[in-house]
Amino acid sequence: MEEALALVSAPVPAPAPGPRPHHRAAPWHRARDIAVAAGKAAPRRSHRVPLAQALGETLAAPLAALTDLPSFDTSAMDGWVVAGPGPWRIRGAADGILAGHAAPAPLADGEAVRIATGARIPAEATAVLRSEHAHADEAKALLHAERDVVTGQDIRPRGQECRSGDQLLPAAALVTPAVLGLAAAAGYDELSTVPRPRVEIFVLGDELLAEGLPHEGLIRDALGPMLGPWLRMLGAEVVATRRLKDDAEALLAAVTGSEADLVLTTGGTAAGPVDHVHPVLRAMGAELLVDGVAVRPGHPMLLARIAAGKHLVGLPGNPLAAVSALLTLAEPLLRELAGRAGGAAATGPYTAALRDEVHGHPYDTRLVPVVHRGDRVVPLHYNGPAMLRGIAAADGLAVVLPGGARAGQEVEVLDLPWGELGAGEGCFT
Ligand SMILES: Nc1nc2c(c(=O)[nH]1)N[C@H]1C(S)=C(S)[C@@H](COP(=O)(O)OP(=O)(O)OC[C@H]3O[C@@H](n4cnc5c(N)ncnc54)[C@H](O)[C@@H]3O)O[C@H]1N2
Ligand code: MOO
Repeated sequence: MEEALALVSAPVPAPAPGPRPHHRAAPWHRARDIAVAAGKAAPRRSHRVPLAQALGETLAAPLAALTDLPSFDTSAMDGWVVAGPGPWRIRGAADGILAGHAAPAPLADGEAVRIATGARIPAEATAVLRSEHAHADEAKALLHAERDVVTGQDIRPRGQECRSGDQLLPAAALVTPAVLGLAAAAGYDELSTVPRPRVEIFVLGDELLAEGLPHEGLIRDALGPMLGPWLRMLGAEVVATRRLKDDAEALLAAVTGSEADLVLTTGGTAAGPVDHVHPVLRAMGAELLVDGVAVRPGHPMLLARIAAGKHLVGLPGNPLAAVSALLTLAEPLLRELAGRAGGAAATGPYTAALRDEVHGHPYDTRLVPVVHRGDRVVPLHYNGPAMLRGIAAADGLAVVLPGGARAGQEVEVLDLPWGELGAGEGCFT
C-alpha cells in the first residue's frame, strides 16, 4: 500500500482524500448525450477497402450504381426466346444462347431459339417461353406454346433494377453481406467506408488472474475476455487488450503511448488508494467530459478527451458496472465514430413493458438485465454490480428511472448486440 501511494505521488498527483463528491454525476440520459456529442465532434475519417474488408463498416458516401442492372436484356428462365406470334421455326445450334455469351444474332419474326437463364436476349425478340410451357414437333422444326404468350414475359429488361448513377444505398448504411453482394453486382471492387474505430483496452488490477481458479484473494479477470469481443460486435477494431498492474506510472505510459481512437480502462475509477485513473487523467491534462453518472451499477464511470479526436472511457471494475459504462458511454461514442449513427442499423433504444416490478434507486437510474419473452421483458436476478450471471442470460438492459417501475410499465430497453441470436431459456427469472 505504501509503495502504491508513493507511486501515485510523483509525478502523478494523488487522488483527493475521502470519497469523491457526487455533485458532478451526470444524469444517465445526459451522459449518453455527451458521449454522442464527443463522437460527433471527432474528425470524420474514410478509407477505400476491397469489398471483403468492408464487412461491418459503414458507407462513407452513398452507393451509386456503376452500371445498369441488369446491364443487358436478359432471360429470366430456361426455355425458348421467340419473336412474334407462334408457332415458331426453331433456329440454329442445339445449345442455343447461353449465359456469358457474346451478343446473339437478332431473331427474325416467327423464329425461336433455345435460351438459358441469364443469357442475352437477341434483338427483335418479344418473349421467353419456359421449357415446361412449350414443345417442339417431332421433326424439331416447329415450336408450339402450351399457354398464352404475353409480350415481354420472362424478359428482364436492361436497367430494371437500377440505371447507372442511381443511388442504391445512402451514406452510413452498414455494410452487410447483402450490401457486399449488391456492390459487386453494381460493379464495385472497393468501397469507401468509415474505418472501424480503434480501441485499446487496459485491464487494471493486481488481484486479477488470467487463468485457473480464484485463490488467496486473487480472482479471475472477467473483463479482458468479455470486452474485446463485445467491442468488435459494436463495430470497433480492438488493437489490444493488456493487463496492467495497479501502477500509476505504467497506466500513464500506456495511455499516453496508445494510438487508439478510444482507450478503455477497467477498474481504478473510484477513490481507493490504487485507483489511478483520475490522477493519470489529471497528469495528462485530459478534459473530463463525464465524471460519474447517476446510474446503478457503474456510477464512477467516466469519459475524457485525452487528445484531439482521442477519448478514454473509464469502466468501473465491478463487472456489471463495467457493462453499464460500456453501454452508457462507449457504445454511443463508438456508434458515432464508426459512422453508424445515421444508418438503418441505428435502431436506438425502444420501449417494452416489464413483466415484473423493478425496485428503483431513489435518485439514480438503474440498468437492469432483461430477457424478451413475447411482448414483455423479464427482469433477471443476479443483477448486482459484481455479478455477470444475470447479464449472461440477458438480451437487453432495461432503463429503470429513479423510483422504480411497476409490472406492465413501459421502459426504455437497450439491446445487447447478440440479441438477434436469441438468449437461452434461463432458470434465473
Ligand atoms: N469510497 C468509495 N468506494 C467505492 C465507491 C465510492 O463511490 N466510494 N464506489 C464503488 C463502486 S459503485 C464501484 S463500481 C467500484 C468501482 O471501483 P473501481 O473502478 O475503482 O474498480 P476496482 O476498485 O479496481 O474494482 C472494483 C471491484 O471489481 C473487481 N474487478 C476489477 N477488475 C476486474 C476484472 N477485470 N474482472 C473481475 N473483477 C474485477 C475488483 O476486484 C473489485 O472487487 O468502487 C466502489 N467503491
Ligand atoms: O457502480 Mo457500482 O457498480 O454501483 O458498484
